[in-house]
Amino acid sequence: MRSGVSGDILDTIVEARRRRVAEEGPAQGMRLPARRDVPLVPFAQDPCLIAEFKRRSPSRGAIAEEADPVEQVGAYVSQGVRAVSVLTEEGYFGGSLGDLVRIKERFPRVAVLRKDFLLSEEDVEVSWRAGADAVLLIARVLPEDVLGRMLRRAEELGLSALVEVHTPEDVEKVRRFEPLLVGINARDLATFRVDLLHPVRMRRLIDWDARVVFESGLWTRTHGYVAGSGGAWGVLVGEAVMRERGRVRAIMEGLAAGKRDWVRGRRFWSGLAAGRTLVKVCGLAREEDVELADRSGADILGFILAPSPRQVDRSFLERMGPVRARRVGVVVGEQGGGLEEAVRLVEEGLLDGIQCHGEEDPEVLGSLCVPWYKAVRVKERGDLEGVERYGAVRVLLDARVEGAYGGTGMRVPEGVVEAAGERGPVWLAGGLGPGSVGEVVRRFRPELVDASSGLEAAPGVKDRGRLERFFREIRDAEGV
Ligand SMILES: O=C(O)c1ccccc1N[C@@H]1O[C@H](COP(=O)(O)O)[C@@H](O)[C@H]1O
Repeated sequence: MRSGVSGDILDTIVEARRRRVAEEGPAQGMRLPARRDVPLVPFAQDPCLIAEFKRRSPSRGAIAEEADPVEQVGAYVSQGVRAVSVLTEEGYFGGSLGDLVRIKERFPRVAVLRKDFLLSEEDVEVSWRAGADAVLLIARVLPEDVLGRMLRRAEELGLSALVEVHTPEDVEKVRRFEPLLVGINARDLATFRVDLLHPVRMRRLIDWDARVVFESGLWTRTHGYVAGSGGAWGVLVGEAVMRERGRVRAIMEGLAAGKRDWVRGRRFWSGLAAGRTLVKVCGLAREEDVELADRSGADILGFILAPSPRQVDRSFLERMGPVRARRVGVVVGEQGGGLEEAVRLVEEGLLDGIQCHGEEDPEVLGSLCVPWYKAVRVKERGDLEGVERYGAVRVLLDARVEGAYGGTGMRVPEGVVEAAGERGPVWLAGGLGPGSVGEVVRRFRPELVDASSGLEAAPGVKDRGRLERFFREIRDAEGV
């Protein structure tokens, strides 16, 4: 996790804005009325999908350079959107305060957030005069005292403030103000990499009564679900809805389904600890092995629902006693009831999530409101191409062996693990066990390791000694 380092795009943008304000004043050349003449609308009401208007961004380049703000927001509103975010920064996002003024004039009852790199109380006042109902205050770019004054000024004017954080240091900075609205950005502005689990993990640090909005990188119904079940009150969606307006509804539905699961305590992603190697023990087919793996400290227990010497069915899951770890069903295509049956098992509470190990349709996966991740079989670096099309929160690497789907005991080539590590956190399966896992943890620092056949005395039968050595090696390697 980046720790407040300077020198990334955020610093560059802020510097540019500082210069601009110095030259043109906080209204940046716009002639605004001294007082606003549009009503103040409460921001971030339920259903809280904040749809953004932006023409381009430093991370994504041109998105919709010619888009008309009124027409675009009209499309959002017709799908039930009650709050919009308007990028008013000019140089890097192609926005203007004029866009905000036009949107607010045409849609006075829609709550409008001014998204910009605001730096002072004057910026807050200008936003209010332009018709904004809320302002974005980015914790990282504001010294604590300035942030405090801007929050106070916003409150005096009746504006909402969405205080954006990305790091634990940001949270520490804003904690004493206990802002009611907190945005957590999934995008690391140093690398532009988006990790949807980042806000889920950061959410736990917000220990005051706040409405938390997950920002960046949401495209699908599943992503809405991940946010909602990870403790988001709302989501802020930009590129996805600028490019495909019709996505609004799906993301909103996912968010609502996720929020229901959050309330019910079904929090697959949020409980997965960061900072130590997560462990999945897979191919569990005997009740005593389930108990052993759970007691040994596995984070995820895997159950093969597809044809395999380790295959189990619904009745096995029904018989199983309560466990501490998450229970994941491994599916391959339609065999053993396939994805549909696995979704039912999750909905019925017999499983907590799904490992998709076959050739699933990305559209179908992206429409699911249950926890899932994608397993991909890889032999060479090229096999990683196109993995993004799944929009998976996590991708599990397994060895590609012709004619087999998994449980092969074969290792993923090191070069492929390295290449995957350059793209994001690595979940690694394939031929792991005692004797290999320690070295893998030391060398690649995967976020999760997964083993099945390497822990067996015979197919479908786990070996206590191997399991114990497996866990010991992982913990020893982490200490190094
Ligand atoms: O284990 C199986 O029989 C299996 C069948 C179909 C799909 C996946 C399967 N197992 C998965 O394969 C990986 C790696 O296993 P191994 O450690 O190499 O034996 C693991 O994720 C299992 O879930």
